[in-house]
Amino acid sequence: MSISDRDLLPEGLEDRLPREAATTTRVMRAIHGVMHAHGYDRVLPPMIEFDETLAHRMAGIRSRRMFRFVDPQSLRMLMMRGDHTPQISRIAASRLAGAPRPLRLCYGGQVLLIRGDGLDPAREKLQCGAELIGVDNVAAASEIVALAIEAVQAAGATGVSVDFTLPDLVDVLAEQAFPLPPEAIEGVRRELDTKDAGGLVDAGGAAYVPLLYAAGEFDTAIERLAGFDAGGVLAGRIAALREIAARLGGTARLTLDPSERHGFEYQSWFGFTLYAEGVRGVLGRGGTYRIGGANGGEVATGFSVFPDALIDQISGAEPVEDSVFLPIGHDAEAAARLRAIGWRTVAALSEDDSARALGCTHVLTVEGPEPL
Ligand SMILES: N[C@@H](Cc1c[nH]c[nH+]1)C(=O)O
Repeated sequence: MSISDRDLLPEGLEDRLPREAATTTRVMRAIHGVMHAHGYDRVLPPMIEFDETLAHRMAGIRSRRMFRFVDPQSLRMLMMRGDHTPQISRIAASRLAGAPRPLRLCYGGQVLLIRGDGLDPAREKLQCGAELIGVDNVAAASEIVALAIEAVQAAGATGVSVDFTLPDLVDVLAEQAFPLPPEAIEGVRRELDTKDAGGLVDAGGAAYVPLLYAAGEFDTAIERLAGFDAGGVLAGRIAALREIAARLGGTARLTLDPSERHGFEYQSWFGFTLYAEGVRGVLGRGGTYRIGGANGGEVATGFSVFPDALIDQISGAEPVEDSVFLPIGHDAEAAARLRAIGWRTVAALSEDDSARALGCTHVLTVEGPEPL
């Protein structure tokens, strides 16, 4: 192997070589197959858009994480996409504003961030997912979580678990049940994120400490959350989470961490994170949100899967496909017939080409493909 300095890639960016690329193709096809089967239509937004079009689409988007530069042609600020969801929202709010609701759209492609996330140094990621536009109720949330589980299982994930959260929990509680001065809200959120009971008390959020213990296995955690919700402000959300969990009917292990906000930039009452056995980090994430717009916007529910870590996990077992070596002077029609029934062929370009060296498993003879 000879890689010189001139061949290096910037930190956090990498190539996918044939075996992993083959797994990638298979995984994306499986995920898109599931979304397509459930009535989601694929859209293909561009890699780059005007900065202001994306950055303000939903409240909470952290545009500083995204690559931005001035377009030498229009002299306007452009942004590379770091997430498809704001782009799908733009499409739904503009070109597909007149399409019937609920609108089901899906997508798949690369996203790019300036810096990796926590322990994950990757700056470019595959992201695919689905958005259900015009609804953010229990029925929508149940459909989206079930779809996300089915999609990652079709892609090869096993031991899937779903962690539910209530992304706007602190805002809701701070409003009346456990009032916080506006300047304390950020500190309470931060201490809940770090799950530090002492810090939470110091930040003025003593009333919020029980939330740290309402996390874990869904059935017990939701009981604890219900016990905590003395004033009843969370009753609707708790009932909704119970109903979503019941509708999933054992397709995945369920947990609850009501104050988890990591990665939830714009989600509203409902959020979830997907994990799978043996897959490093977060496999997917989703929830309900509000698309901003001139006339108050529109609600939506969706999910995104980041299949790279799953691909890393399963590509080692990617089967080597059979392929038939076609010697110089072979019967071209016979080769075409083989391809038509699913064979893969590799044609010799000179007498020097070797079937074995080119990784072929068969060679075409007058009798048909013969194993090597
Ligand atoms: N796009 C979000 C997940 C999501 C999709 N729809 C709603 N939420 C993310 O990547 O974190």
